[in-house]
Amino acid sequence: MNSTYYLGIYAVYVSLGAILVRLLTNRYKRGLQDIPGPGLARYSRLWKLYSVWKGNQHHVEIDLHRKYGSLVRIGPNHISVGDPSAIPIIYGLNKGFNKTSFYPIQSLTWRRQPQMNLFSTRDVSYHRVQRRNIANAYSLSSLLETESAIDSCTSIFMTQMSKFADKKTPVDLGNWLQYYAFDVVGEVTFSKKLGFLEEGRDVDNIMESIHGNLVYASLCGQIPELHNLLLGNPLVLHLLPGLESWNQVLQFTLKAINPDSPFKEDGEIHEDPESGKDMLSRWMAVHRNDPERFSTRDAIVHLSANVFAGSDTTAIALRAILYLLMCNTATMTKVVTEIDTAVSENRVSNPISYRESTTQLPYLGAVIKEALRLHPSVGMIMEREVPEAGATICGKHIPGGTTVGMNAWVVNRSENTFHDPDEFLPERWLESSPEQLKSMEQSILTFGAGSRSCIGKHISFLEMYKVIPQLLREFEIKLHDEKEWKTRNIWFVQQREMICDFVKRSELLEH
Ligand code: HEM
Repeated sequence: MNSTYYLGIYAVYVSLGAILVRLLTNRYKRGLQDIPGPGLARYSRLWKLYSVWKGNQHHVEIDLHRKYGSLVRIGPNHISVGDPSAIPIIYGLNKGFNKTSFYPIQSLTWRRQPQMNLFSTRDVSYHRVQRRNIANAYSLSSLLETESAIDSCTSIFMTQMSKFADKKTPVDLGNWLQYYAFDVVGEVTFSKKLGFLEEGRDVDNIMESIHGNLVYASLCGQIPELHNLLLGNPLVLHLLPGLESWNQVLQFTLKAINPDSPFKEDGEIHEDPESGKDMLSRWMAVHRNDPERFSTRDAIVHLSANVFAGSDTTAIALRAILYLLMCNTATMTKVVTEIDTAVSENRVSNPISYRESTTQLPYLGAVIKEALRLHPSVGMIMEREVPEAGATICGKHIPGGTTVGMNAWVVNRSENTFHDPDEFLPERWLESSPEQLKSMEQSILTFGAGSRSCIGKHISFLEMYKVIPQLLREFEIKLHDEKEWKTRNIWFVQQREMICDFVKRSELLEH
């Protein structure tokens, strides 16, 4: 036996020893050791990585909280919090709980540098300034100025669905709802239809690219340090440029801004878009006012965030509303009757306006709220880092540096707040007492909470309140062969195979 052999054996023992020490340090981490959870999760992040990989993390976390209570240890340094009363502690303004390194990996690169957007940045002051710069464009009053453009998307959508009804062929409604969401984002962002509804397809395969981004984010986000070895590594991207799917979002955005070459050498946009109501025009106006405070790079980054964050999330919500209605025929009948009555009493126009829908169709409003409660688009904990001094959450002191977070799927189904939490009961939003209602409203995490809550939610509400009544007014929609959809949690809980049969209601009335 030579000395190399003994050295090898020694190295193996030392490595095994180091791993063992690491596992035990994880297991008995001070302040977290007595928080219950799955046994393996205390030792290594691999438990969570595997659990996320299975694509069902939202239901896993619901079950864990029902078994263990408000606090569940889902990783050596990760605590999932299930009690809605903790929302203001973790997500409240100026509480010092910053986003974790799960987020920055969801950034595009420009000129080989990662570019943080509103969603991905961990820099609190950059976030504050940028949010202030762009928030006005997302306000309901600004968005309502684009309502006729949204109507034009709805009109193409109805025409396309009529074709399926005429041919009596089943349609993958889930895909079409995403085409709709994409074209609406195109209208409010760039005053452009992106061609999804006209062509009935995934333009430039951008939906597929975003899907790839989400799979990457959900898995790599469990061990974010790996990002520097994977898509965060310029060498990997140089060798395998096809992997750079975040940049397909950037390319898609640049093409939407200007199909030719949008940029000059210095990064300025060639021609200022005509002053309009879309976000591109509004933000270029902000840039002109103060180029130092808001660069064209900033504008591009935020426009790209719309492309990334705006279509999938809304499509998931639209699918949830329609699917839950199709599975609950009594509720469907009630909502269709409400729409028909409003139409026959001339209380709504054609196409229906947002104001009419939100004021004249209260039952529809309850249906939307309930669907968003039961099937929130985001399906993992929204991670935050506990500030250095630590914090008391659900009566327990959690040390600084711990990753905590809440999953909307868990919180929205809290048994203390919602009776029959797994049931689709829109009536709860109409029949509860004012106190119950207030408590329910405060326990919904579908759009996040606090300073990092969803800035784009009014875009989605405009779509929901306009396209759903329009569809139900014109068509009877049923699940083809009563087949269930398939869902997969890849950070967003996407649904697939929502195949439906469409019949024109005007034809049903004739028979
Ligand atoms: C039903 C539709 C939507 C849902 C359920 C949704 C959900 C969310 C949630 C939960 C967050 C917070 C994430 C976190 O804290 O980790 C968020 C943030 C964000 N959302 Fe949405 N979203 C929707 C639609 C949109 C749309 C249409 C846009 C833009 C076109 C958008 C843009 C953003 C941005 C930019 C942020 C980051 C805000 C910040 O950190 O200041 N979202 N969204």
